Amino acid sequence: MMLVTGTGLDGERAYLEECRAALRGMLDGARLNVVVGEHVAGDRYSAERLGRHLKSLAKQLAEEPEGPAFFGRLDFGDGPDAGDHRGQRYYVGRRHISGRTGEQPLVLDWRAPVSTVFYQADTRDPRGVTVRRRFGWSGNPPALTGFEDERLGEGGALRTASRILAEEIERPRVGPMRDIVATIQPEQDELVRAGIGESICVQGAPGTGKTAVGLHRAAYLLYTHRRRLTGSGVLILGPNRAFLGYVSAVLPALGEMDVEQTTLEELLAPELPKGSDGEATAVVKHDARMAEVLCRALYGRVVRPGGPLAVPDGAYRWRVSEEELDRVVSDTLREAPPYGIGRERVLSRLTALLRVRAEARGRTTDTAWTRGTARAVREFLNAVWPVARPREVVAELLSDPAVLARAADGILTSDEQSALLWARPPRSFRSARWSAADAVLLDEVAGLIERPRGYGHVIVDEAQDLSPMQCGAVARRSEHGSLTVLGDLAQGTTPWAARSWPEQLAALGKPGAATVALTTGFRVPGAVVTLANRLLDELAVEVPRTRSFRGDGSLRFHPTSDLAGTTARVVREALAHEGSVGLVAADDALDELAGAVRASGVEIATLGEDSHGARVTAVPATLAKGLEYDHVVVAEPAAVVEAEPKGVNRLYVVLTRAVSRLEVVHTRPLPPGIAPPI
Ligand SMILES: Nc1ncnc2c1ncn2[C@@H]1O[C@H](COP(=O)(O)OP(=O)(O)OP(=O)(O)O)[C@@H](O)[C@H]1O
Repeated sequence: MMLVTGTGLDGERAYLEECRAALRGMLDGARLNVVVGEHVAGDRYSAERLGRHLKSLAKQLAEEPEGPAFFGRLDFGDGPDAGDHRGQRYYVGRRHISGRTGEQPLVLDWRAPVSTVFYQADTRDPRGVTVRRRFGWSGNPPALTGFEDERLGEGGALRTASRILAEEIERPRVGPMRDIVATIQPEQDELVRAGIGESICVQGAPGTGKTAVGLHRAAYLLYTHRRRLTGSGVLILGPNRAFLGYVSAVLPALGEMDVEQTTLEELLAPELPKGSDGEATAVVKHDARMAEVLCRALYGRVVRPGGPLAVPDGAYRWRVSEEELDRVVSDTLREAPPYGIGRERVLSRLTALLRVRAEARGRTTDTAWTRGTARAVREFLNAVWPVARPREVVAELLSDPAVLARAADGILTSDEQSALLWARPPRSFRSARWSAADAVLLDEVAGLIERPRGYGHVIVDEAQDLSPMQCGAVARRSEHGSLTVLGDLAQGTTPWAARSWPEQLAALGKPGAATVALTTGFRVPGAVVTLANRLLDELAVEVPRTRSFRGDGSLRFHPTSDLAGTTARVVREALAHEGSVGLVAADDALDELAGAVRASGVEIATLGEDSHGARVTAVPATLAKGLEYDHVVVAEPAAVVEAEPKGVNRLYVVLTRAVSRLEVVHTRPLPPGIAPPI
C-alpha cells in the first residue's frame, strides 16, 4: 500500500479534508438509504426499525463532518512483528470512514481489532508500530491544532509523558460526561475488549474510570457482536437518575442508541405506588434468606389433592385416582420448574393421562373432548396448583402473621418477622403501597413464577451497594448472558453493602468471574487522593490504594464560625476558575446553604436531569455518587458522617468528586482521617 503523504500539520489537514468529503459522501448515501429503506422493508415493523436506524445514522453523520474525524495514527514498520500490517498507516477515530471503492478505510473505528494497538503499544512492546501519533484538537467547532509523535520503535517517549494525553485528562468538566476513546489506557482497554462470554468485575477507587470502562465496553461489544446483541440487548444499571443523567450521553455520542440505561428500581417497578420502609424492615427484606421465605410462600400454595379427579363425558366419567394425582403433583414439584411452568406441566400430564385412558376405551379424543377435559383439569389445578400473582403472594406474606410464620419458620427470627409485617395491612393487594425493597421481593416471586427477559450483556455500576436480593434480580436477567460488575468496596453506603467481591459475584450468579483492580485515578488530583487514602484507613475495607495520574489540582480547608457565609464566599470565588462547581453537604443542611449562595448573588441549580448546563449545582451528599465537578465545596464534613450509619463511607464518596479543586468548609472539628497533617 502507498503511504498517505503529508506527515506535517498541513498534510494532516489535507487528509482531514479528504475524510470530511468522504463523510459527506457517507451522509448522502445514508439519506438515500432512508428514502429507499422506506420502500424496501417487508413489513411495517421492519420498515420502522430500518427507518429509525437509517435516520439516526444520517443524523449522526450530519453532525459529524465538522467534528474531529480522527484522534490517532499508527505507522507500522517493515519488521516481522508488524505482521499483516507491515508498512501500513492507519488513522483511528470515533467512527469508521470508508475510502473509495476498493481502497482501505480512511479512518478505522476505535473498536476495530487493529485499533487496540493504538492503546496497547509502548516502547517495551511496540507491536510493530514505529510511530504513534496523537492529534490535538481545540475550539468549537473543533480544529486540528497539532500532533505529538511517540517513536515506539526507537525506545522514545513513554506514554505518560504525552502532553496531549495529560491535557485531555485534565480538561475542565463542562456539561455531561464525555467519551474517552482518544485516551483509553492499556489496562482499561483490556477490560473494554474482554470477550462477550466473559463476566468481569472491576474494583476501582474513585475516578479510576470504572464507569467510563463500562460504557466503552458496551459500545465495544455492540460493535463486535452487533447481530447477537441487537436481539438480546445490553442493559446498563446505575445508582440513581442524577448519575444516569450525567453519563447517558456517552453512548449516543459513540453512535450507540440502543442501550437501555436505567436504575434497578425503575427496571423492577416502573409504575408501582410508592411506599417506604424503616431501615430495620428494609434490612430484612434485602436479606438473602428472603429468597427462601418467598419460595416457601409461593410453593406453599400448592396443596395435596383432596380426592380423585372425575371428568364427565356423556354417560361416562374419566377418572384419575387421588394417588395418581398426588404422584403427578409431587413429581412435578420435585423437578422444580418455575411455578407457572409447573402448573402447565401438571395440566398437560393429567390431560395426557386422561387421553390414554379414553383412547384405550375407544373414545375419539376430538376437540369437544379436549375442551371438556381441559376445563375440568383446570378447575382441579386452580384448587391444587393455583395461579399465583406476585403482588398477591407478597401482600399476603406481609399482612398475615400466620402465613409469614409458616414461610419463615426456622429462617427468620420472630423480631425479623415482626419487622416485615405491615402495621396497617391494605384491604387488598391491589391497594398496597410498595416500597423499593418490596419491588425486589415482587421481582423475586415473579422470577419464581416465570423467568424474566434476559439480556445478552448487563453492566452494573456501583455494584457494591446491591443487596443479595437485588443481586438476585440482576442474576435473573443475565443468566444466559455475561456481566460487567463495576464498583468500589470503600464506597459502599447501603446497610447491606458488599464486603467482598467473591461473595457479591456469587450472589450475582457469576461466582467464577475475575476481579481486576484499577488503581490510577483520572479524576481526583494528587492532594485529594492523599486525603482520601488517609480516610480509607478508617473504613476497614480491603481495597488497593490509588495514585493520581494528575499533577495539578488543590485542596484547601476553611475553618470558620459562619458556615453559610463562608460557604457562599468560597463558592463565589470558585467561579473565577473555568469549569463546574458542586456544593455538597449533608442532605438536610443543603437547602439553607444553597439559599445563602443564592442570596450572595450566585445562581445555583438543584441537582436534576437539567442541571448539567449549570455552573453551580447543589448536591445532596446521598446523591453525589458517580458525579464529578471541577471544583467541589464540601460544607461541614462532620454532619455528612453523622447523617447515616455508613457516614464515613459517604464522606469518602463526597471528597472524591473533585476534578481540580476541593475546598472543605467547617465549623466543627474535622472527622478522624481528614484533619490536615500538622
Ligand atoms: N483514560 C482516560 N482518559 C481520560 N479521561 C478518563 C480516562 N479514564 C477515566 N477518565 C475520566 O476520569 C473521570 C472519572 O472516571 P469514572 O467516572 O469512569 O470513574 P469511576 O471509577 O467510575 O469513579 P467513581 O467510583 O467515583 O464513580 C471521568 O471524567 C472520566 O471521563
